[in-house]
Amino acid sequence: MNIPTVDCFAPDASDQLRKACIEVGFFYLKNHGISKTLIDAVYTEMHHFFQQPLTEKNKVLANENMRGYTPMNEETLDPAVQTQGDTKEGYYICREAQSDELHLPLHGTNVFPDPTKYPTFKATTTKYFDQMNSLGFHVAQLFAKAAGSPGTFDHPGMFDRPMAALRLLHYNDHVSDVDNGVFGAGAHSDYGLLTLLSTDDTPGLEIYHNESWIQVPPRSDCFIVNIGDLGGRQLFGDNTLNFVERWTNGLFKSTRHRVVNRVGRERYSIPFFYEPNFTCVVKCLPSCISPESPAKYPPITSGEHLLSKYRETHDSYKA
Ligand SMILES: O=C(O)CCC(=O)C(=O)O
Ligand SMILES: [Fe+2]
Repeated sequence: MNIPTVDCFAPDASDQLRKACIEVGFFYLKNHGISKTLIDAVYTEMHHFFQQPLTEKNKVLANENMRGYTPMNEETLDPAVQTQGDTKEGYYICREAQSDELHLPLHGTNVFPDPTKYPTFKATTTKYFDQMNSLGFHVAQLFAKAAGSPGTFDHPGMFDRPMAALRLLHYNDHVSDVDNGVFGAGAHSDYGLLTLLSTDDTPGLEIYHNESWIQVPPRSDCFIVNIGDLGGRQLFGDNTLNFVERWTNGLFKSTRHRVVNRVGRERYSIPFFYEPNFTCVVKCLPSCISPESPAKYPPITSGEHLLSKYRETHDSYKA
């Protein structure tokens, strides 16, 4: 099975995206316009930061707004199956909240490592975040068009204050043990609308497609994009608790995926999670409802949904 490729700014990009999201729920995004120089600079910052001793990294531990450092094994993406936390550590950088948003959960200011030790960390990651935020909106617009509702996401209250999170991830060299519940990242579907992922050249990502796990080879010229629960339909056997289908009434797939370390090498990756405003009510797009296919799920606010997911999977997130 080949993972489809979507050409980001091609005239028929939304048709390509529609096909990919109906059939696979994952695609490579090419010609996305983010320079390799900038992406490489983010990896350089990550290498530098994660190499530091734990005492240094713990100085910027993730706060209640999920910004900052999350230690090795802190997250367990598939609690029902895993016998230990994911063999990865991370660093969250999110959109800076405006003053009238500070009362909302998950809204706050970012934390950055000591600028005397990491002089370019903030500028580099912020620049990358800003460019990914614009790209995220473009892909969200393609998504709306692909679902038959062009322009819907342009309305005020939808994506003008997006829940957007950049996550720097470092997997250690611990070889996974699938049969005994040890994973780089346990199987999960993403929580929000879409994820734009950059990875280094170490393989590890696998997606659940047609009842088997398929490897997604790294491609340095592309982001790997997938649709989350808010955008699609979660497809995995009996895991009905997590079955959330919202905007497309089940048309698009929210595909389960995991990271399995089969090569015993460290791995770095950078997912960018792009979700609607915290207060945005996510309900089925009119174009995805018909008398024969009425809306299957009640509306939910984007924020409520995200909070419930963080509580399930992060030791440090109990708010
Ligand atoms: O590191 C990867 O390749 C995937 C990470 C992932 O799925 C996630 O953070 O949601
Ligand atoms: Fe994921």
